[in-house]
Amino acid sequence: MEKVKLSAALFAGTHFDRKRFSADIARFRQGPSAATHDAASAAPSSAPSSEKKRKRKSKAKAKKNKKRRAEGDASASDVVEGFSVFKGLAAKKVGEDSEEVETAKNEDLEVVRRRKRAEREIERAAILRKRFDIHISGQNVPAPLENFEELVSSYRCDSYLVGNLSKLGFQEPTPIQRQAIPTLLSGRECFACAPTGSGKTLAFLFPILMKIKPGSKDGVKAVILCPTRELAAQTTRECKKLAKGRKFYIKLMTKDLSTSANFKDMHCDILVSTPLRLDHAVQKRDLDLSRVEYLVLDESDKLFELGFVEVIDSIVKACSNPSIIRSLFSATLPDSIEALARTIMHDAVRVIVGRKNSAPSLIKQKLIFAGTEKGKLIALRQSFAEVHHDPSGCSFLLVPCILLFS
Ligand SMILES: Nc1ncnc2c1ncn2[C@@H]1O[C@H](COP(=O)(O)OP(=O)(O)OP(=O)(O)O)[C@@H](O)[C@H]1O
Repeated sequence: MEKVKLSAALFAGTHFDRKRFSADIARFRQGPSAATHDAASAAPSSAPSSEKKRKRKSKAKAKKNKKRRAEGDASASDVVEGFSVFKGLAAKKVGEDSEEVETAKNEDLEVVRRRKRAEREIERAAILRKRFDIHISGQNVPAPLENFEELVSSYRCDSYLVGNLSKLGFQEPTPIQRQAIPTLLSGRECFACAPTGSGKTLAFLFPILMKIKPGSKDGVKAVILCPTRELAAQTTRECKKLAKGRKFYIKLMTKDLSTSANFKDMHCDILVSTPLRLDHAVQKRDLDLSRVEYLVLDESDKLFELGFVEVIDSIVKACSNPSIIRSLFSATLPDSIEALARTIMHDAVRVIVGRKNSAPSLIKQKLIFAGTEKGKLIALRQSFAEVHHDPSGCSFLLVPCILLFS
């Protein structure tokens, strides 16, 4: 009994075939002596029983073989079944292959379609540039705008901004706006050169108003540098008009502000300034420009001509945000200035409307001999009257330019 328990403990977790070993179990139940005794006493009469046992064994063996054969058959059918499964797999694979071919074909078609779309886009951009006399240089320059509505559909511009444009009477973008706005909106730095009065101010203000958040209290987000106080004041006015409807903090750097403002507590999103005033505020009043996202040098030719190179350099350094977008807007772009600017700009796009450094082609020029001093005034009046009666004279681009000689 003890042994049975022990073996039970030893084989715990394994299956012990009690049926098969029932005779042995019975013998062990009677104790070892009984077992030997049994064996000894049973010896003479064991012959017939062993014969029986042998027969039983061979019968069991035959049964086992039959079972194994049956199992063999079953596994054979498994194989067949497996084969058919395999065949199914093969069929499926053929299906998948054709599906793959189909997908590859579709992908090829998609690639072709995309390539064609890109080609059409390039062609459309080239036609627009030709039509508006826009010349560009740089890699992957965004396509020019066809109209202001595109700013909403393609650049997710807030509709209030486009609404303000139409309230200001701006129906169509000017050539510089067509190319410079998408360039800046795509995060590219740019040199923009277009004639006087061609709408450059809007070209740099619009992307700034679109991209920065109004009313942020964590520092200046855009800096616009102008060569003169008058131009700075005019740009501030334009900016406020365009931003109407949103609470942007737009500040003009006046003398007072630059010398006595507490810039740490001042809320300012867009700061318009002349170089000296801004540099003074940075150096002497701790104006922090490290969060500036847009830096515009307006009328950059004049900025550099007026000898502000070092001051501008110091301001550029103060605008230390690594993801800053810098741009230069100017009526002329002398090579020396472009070379200087290229040292601080990354992957900049150059946009030129008309011929570089030339007078605007849309401005009519006339040479009139007025005779006397009085005659100058008469000729000037006549000229304005002509513009007034000219059907295209309402365009802001058509400005009479007269050289009067007496
Ligand atoms: N898309 C437009 N449609 C009609 N008028 C416009 C448009 N964009 C700007 N203007 C107007 O054209 C005038 C000249 O624009 P702006 O002063 O921006 O020109 P500019 O190129 O900056 O000139 P400058 O070189 O003298 O600074 C402004 O009165 C402005 O309001």
